[in-house]
Amino acid sequence: MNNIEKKPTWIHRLSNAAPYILPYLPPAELSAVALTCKTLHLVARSVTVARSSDASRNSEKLPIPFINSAVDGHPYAYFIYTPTQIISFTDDASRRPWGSFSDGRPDPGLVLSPTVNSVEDRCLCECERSDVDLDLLGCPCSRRKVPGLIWECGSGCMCGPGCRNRVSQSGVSVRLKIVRSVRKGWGLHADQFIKGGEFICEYAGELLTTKEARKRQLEYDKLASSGKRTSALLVVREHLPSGNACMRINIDATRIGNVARFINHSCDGGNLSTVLVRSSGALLPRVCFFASRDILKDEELTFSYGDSGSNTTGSKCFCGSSCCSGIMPSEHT
Ligand SMILES: C[S@@+](CC[C@H](N)C(=O)[O-])C[C@H]1O[C@@H](n2cnc3c(N)ncnc32)[C@H](O)[C@@H]1O
Repeated sequence: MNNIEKKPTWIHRLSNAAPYILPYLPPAELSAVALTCKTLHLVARSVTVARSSDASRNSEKLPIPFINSAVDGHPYAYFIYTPTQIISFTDDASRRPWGSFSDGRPDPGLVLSPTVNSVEDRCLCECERSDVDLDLLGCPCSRRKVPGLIWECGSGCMCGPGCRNRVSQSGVSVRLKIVRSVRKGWGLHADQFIKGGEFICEYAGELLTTKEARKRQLEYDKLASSGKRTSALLVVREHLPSGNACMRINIDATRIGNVARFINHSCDGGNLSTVLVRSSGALLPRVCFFASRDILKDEELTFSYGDSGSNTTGSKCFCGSSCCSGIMPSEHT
């Protein structure tokens, strides 16, 4: 073999580097690159297959595929997956890989680290025992009954991850799929029968300051009015025990989020209930979805985005419920 044959050609170098570079590209750039040569076409196709076969990119226990791209040829929706809420990124998140073997998860240092309670505060329950009712075990966390709020054990407790009072901390455990429809775009659907009361998923995304949330909402409204992009900015208010104070939580799942960003609105309240979950040792509550009734396989999962009375954007609602107001609610950020 002579020297020239031993040296890798530019084609070899390109095919070696492409699997590492192409997952960083957003869809439009990926398709442009795919048109340049056969090698890049093959790599781009495998990135697209990875993206569309599991929106969570192995972050959840079960894959969550995109279905029915036949509606408009979009095989997936592009965003960075985070299984739990994170502090907002300041760098350009659109340049993080998506659909590669490198998982592209946020820097763990940015995930909210729970504060650890003092030893006296720690829950000493035996919640890991499956033979006894949680209330009988005397779990102080599960007995903390606050309307509209669930209290789970957490890092401030002595019990371990097998504890039964950590229902919303195990990630998505039911089979779900993301289905494209003509009028509402992507929507989250059940891919199995789900019993009423079962935990579905957290609403995960970037935790924003109110100032940043207002700024982004203006941007999103502008994009939505030109039909360019849908957004997933959720504002939740927690009434504090004092009764005269309210804490506001802004979660933006538009660019970085989890499957909850695909849940569409229904004027009749849908089949999901939104619950704030606090866990012992964690600084902030998390917003979680539970099935508000039994849900059949293939049914779409929906909840109410709020009251549409004060909407000024005028976007049409296609929830199809008998009490549909015809107009989508708009959050006043
Ligand atoms: C959180 S996203 C839900 C996922 C979205 N359908 C998508 O394709 O990414 C919210 C957006 O979905 C659309 N949407 C949600 N519910 C809808 C409904 N009932 N009727 C029409 N559009 C809806 C609106 O464009 C809204 O801004």
